Amino acid sequence: MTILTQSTTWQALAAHSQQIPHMRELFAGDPARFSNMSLSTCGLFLDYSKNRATPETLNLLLTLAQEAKLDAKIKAMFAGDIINTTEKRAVLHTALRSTAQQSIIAEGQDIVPEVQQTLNKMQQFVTSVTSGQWKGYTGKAITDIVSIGIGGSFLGPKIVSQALRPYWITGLNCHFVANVDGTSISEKLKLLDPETTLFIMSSKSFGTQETLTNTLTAKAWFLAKGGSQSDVAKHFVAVTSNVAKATDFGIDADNIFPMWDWVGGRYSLWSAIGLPIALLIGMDNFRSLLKGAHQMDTHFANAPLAENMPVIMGLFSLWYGNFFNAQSHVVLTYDHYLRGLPAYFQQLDMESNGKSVTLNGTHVDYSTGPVIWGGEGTNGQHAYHQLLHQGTALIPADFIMPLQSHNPIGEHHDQLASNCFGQTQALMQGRTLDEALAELSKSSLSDEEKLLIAKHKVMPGNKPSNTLLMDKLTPETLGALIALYEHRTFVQGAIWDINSFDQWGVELGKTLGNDVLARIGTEQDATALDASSNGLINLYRQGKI
Ligand SMILES: O=P(O)(O)OC[C@H]1O[C@H](O)[C@H](O)[C@@H](O)[C@@H]1O
Repeated sequence: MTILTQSTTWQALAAHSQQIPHMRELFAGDPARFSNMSLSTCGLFLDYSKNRATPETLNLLLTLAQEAKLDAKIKAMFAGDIINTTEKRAVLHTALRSTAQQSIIAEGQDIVPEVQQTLNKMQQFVTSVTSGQWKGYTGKAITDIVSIGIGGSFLGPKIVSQALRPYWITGLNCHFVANVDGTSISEKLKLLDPETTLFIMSSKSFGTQETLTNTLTAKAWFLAKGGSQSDVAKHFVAVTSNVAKATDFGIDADNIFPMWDWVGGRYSLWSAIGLPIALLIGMDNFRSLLKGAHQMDTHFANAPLAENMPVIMGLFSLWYGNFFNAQSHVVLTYDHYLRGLPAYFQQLDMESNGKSVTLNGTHVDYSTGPVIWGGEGTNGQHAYHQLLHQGTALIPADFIMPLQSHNPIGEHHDQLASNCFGQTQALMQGRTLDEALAELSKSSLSDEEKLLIAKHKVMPGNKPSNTLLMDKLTPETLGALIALYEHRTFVQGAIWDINSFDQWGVELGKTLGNDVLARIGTEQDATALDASSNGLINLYRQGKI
C-alpha cells in the first residue's frame, strides 16, 4: 500500500463515503446548505452544495490535503522550484500572467523582464498587423491568420479565440490547422489568398511532426502561388522555445517569439502561443485575460484551503474518483461560446494527471485522473445526459454558465438557464418509485403495467454536480476560469503525489509513429515488428485491401 492509502484520513474517508445520506435528505435537513456550500472569487461563483458531502466530508478532505502538504506544494510551484522532476523543470505558467512589478526566479534568473519583453514584442506585432502597417509581399495588408500547431500549441489559442468571439475587434480572420491529415490544411488553403495570409507556426519544441509538416506544406503553397523565398519573412512567424531550430528552418530571427522550458505545452496559451488570440481580440483584451488568470493565481496562493475554489473543486473530483469509483468527469458549458472548453480541459487534465506512478516511482494503488469529457448545453441533454441520469456509472458534472448573454434575444437565455439549473436539480433529487407511480396514477394502464413503467422511470438522483457562474463571459472571467481548472488539476496531482507536468506516454507515441513512418517509406515489406503492425503497414503500402 502507498503512504496515501495507508493514512488514517484515507481510511476514514473510505468509511465515511459509505455513510453519507442522499443529497435530498441533506438539502431537506439544512436550509442554509446553498449559502454554506458556495464560494465567490475572481468574478466566478461556485455552488458546490449538490455534492455528496457533509461538513465532516470537507473536514476529512481538507485534512487529506494538509497531510499531502498541499500548501507547501502550491508555494513550491509559484516559487519556481523544480517540481517537474522527471524533466527537471520549474512550472511557471503563473509567471506569464504576473505583474511587471513581481520578481520570479527560475534557474537563478528573474524571468519577469523576459515575459514583459515578449508581451511588448507581441503588442508591437499586433499593432503592426492590425493597423495594416505590416504588408504582405504585394503590399497588401493581412486579412487572415493561419495558426499551425497541435496539443497545447493549438487548443488554447483555438478555444480561447472561439470563446472570446464577441471581443474580436481587429477585423482579422483566423484559421487553425493541427492535424497532420492533409485534408485539414488543404481545406483551409482553398479559402485563402497568399498575398494577405500570415502563418503563425506554434511549437514549443519546434520538433513536432504534425506542425513541421503542415508548415512545410503552407510554405510550399505560398511559393507555388507566387510568393518567393525572400517574401517568406512577410508571411511566416514562429512561436517557440527552440529559436535555433526555427532559424535553421528558415524563419526570420525577428519573426520568432520566444517561450521557455518552464511553460508546459498545455499551460502555454498565456505565453506568445496566445499570439493568434491577441491578433483577434487586441492586446488590451489579451492582457485582461492574463489579469483574470493572475487574480485566480493570487486566490489559489493565498486563500485558506477551506475557501479556496480550485482546492474545493479538486478535492471533490478526487472524492468521487477515489471513494466512489467515478471514472469520468463531465464538463457542461451552458454557453455556445464556451463549447470548446471541455476539449481544452480534457488535454489539461488528462495529459497532466494520466499517470500511474508517484514521484518516487511507486505504483499508485488508487485512481488518478479521470476521463474528462463534455459538451455544450442544452445539446447534451438530448443525447448523453440520459446516461448521467440513469446509467450505472457515477459521473460528477460541472455546469458552467454566464448569467448574462452576449446575445440576449427574447426568452433564449431564460430557457438556457432553466435547463442548466433544472439538470442539476434532476441529477441531485432524481425521481423515486412513489413519485413515478404518482405520475402514472391517472393513466389507463393496469397496476402491473404502471409498476413496470414506474420502475423504468425511477432516477436514483444523488448525482453530484458543481455549478459555476459568472456575470458575463469576458476576457477576465475566462482567464480566471481557465486558471481555476489548471489549479484544480494541480491540487489532485499534488495529493496523488504524481508529476502532473510531464507526458511520457505521448512521447512514446511520437517515437513509434516516426519508426513506422520510416518503415512505410521503404521498398521492402515490414517484417520486424509484431504481426499486426507488420500486416497493417504492408496493407497500407499496397494501398488496397
Ligand atoms: O508545442 P509543441 O512542442 O509542438 O508540442 C505540441 C504538443 O506536443 C505533445 O503532444 C505534448 O504532449 C503537448 O503537451 C504539446 O502541447
